[in-house]
Amino acid sequence: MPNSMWHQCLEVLRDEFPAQQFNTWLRPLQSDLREGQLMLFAPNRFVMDWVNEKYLRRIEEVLKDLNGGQAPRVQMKVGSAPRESEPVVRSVAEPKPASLADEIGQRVTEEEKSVAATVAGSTSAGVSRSAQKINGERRPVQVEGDIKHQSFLNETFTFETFVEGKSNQLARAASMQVAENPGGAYNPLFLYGGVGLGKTHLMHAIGNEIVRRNPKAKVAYLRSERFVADMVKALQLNAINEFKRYYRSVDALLIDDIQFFARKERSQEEFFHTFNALLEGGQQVIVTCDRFPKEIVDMEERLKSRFGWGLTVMVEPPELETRVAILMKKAEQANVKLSSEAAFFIAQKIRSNVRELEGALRLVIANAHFTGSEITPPFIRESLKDLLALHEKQVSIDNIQRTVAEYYKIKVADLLSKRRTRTVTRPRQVAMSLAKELTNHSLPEIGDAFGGRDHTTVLHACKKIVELQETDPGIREDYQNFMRLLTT
Ligand SMILES: Nc1ncnc2c1ncn2[C@@H]1O[C@H](COP(=O)(O)OP(=O)(O)OP(=O)(O)O)[C@@H](O)[C@H]1O
Repeated sequence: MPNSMWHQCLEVLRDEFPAQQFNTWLRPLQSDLREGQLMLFAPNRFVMDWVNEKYLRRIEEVLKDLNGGQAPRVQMKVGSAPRESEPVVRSVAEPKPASLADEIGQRVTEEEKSVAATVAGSTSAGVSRSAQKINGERRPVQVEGDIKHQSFLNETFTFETFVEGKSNQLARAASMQVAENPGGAYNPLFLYGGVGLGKTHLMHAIGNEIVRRNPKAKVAYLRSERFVADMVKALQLNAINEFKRYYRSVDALLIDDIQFFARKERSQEEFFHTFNALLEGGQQVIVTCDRFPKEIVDMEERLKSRFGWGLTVMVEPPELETRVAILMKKAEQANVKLSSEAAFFIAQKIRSNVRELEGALRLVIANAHFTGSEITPPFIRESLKDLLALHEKQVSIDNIQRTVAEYYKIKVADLLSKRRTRTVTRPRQVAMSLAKELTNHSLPEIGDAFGGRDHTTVLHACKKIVELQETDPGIREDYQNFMRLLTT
């Protein structure tokens, strides 16, 4: 049985199980084939027990099919597969000594220097976004020497203020477990999903809960840009050891939006060592990202594979009922009476993400406050008229599918089917890519709209079409035609 059998098996399972289940339980498994026995390695006992109970039978069936009807022996273990080809991971030792000039000059990329300059300054858009995010935050964790570790927890982001729904149930449960038992079974905890869906909220909720249970706990929260900026500054000030000491001394390290580490090689290396040190010390690491670890581009493989050692959970866009519940909760927090009819009306109109939902509610409340009006559906329509006009102008996935099918003379049903012939796959990829570019839908939503495909398939389609537009004039022309047809 060739070793790639496990990958083929994963491909089959990917189509059978919902993306969240697949990514949480099956994708992190590593395989090792020895003497006809397939050993599956799970990142922790929890995942191993769960897979054993829920998926092992199906895994064995699929492997049997793929192996010409012969059932291989499958065993499970906690750990990671031995990798002959991969260099032995350096332990938590400090990175090899280098002169300061060497460290700054050679290993810190231009990108890192520019992040450092931007975060240190205060005028860029990036900074205003972080400034917005830390609005209302308190509880600085520690200020040490020349390097100010600006680690704040937002007190309002707690489990109590987080509304649970189908879309975030697993992420919330895992976060709760981590808060109750930091450094335990789910280490690291990797939360991922689209913008404004509550990843940061959950991360702070964990931090706040850890501190509530143990007021002496040292919890450091920071956006990844801050880590980059601190590191560059530490190198410039010849204080890298202090930097290392600080980040390795915390009980829980919370790094938000890790995707910004892309191309920041020195930061990745530094984080890798910090990460290992914390994991070995039984300290908790929590990371958020806008995508699944393996899909982060320009990130070292060894770091991506570490992210999968604990538990990786997706936060999905909330469905209608959860959006309504979130609005009711936010209104209650603002001491505003919001009827369920009004909440329902807003939730039906604003579907993209929770941040936008909150923004819409804020606008409605402000208008009601200034005009002294009651919040009714007609009042909401008037208050949100510009925002709604923008949403209505947006192209729908349906529309894209119809236009693409008509253009290529195929059926919409073909686009949604499992057929993989060239005449269907290329138009399907074009349509997915257009849906990503022209609508506000998340990758999982687009995947769902194309016959329940995984979000990674959508991502692959988008990348492929970008690539083809460079190399294939036919596709470039088609794409331009679609943009014209759909947007004018
Ligand atoms: N389930 C929820 N219940 C209550 N509030 C929520 C929920 N989900 C998101 N929010 C609110 O939505 C806003 C945006 O959430 P948050 O900043 O956590 O998103 P994010 O996923 O980290 O986005 P980004 O990737 O852009 O950083 C916050 O004000 C947060 O409180």
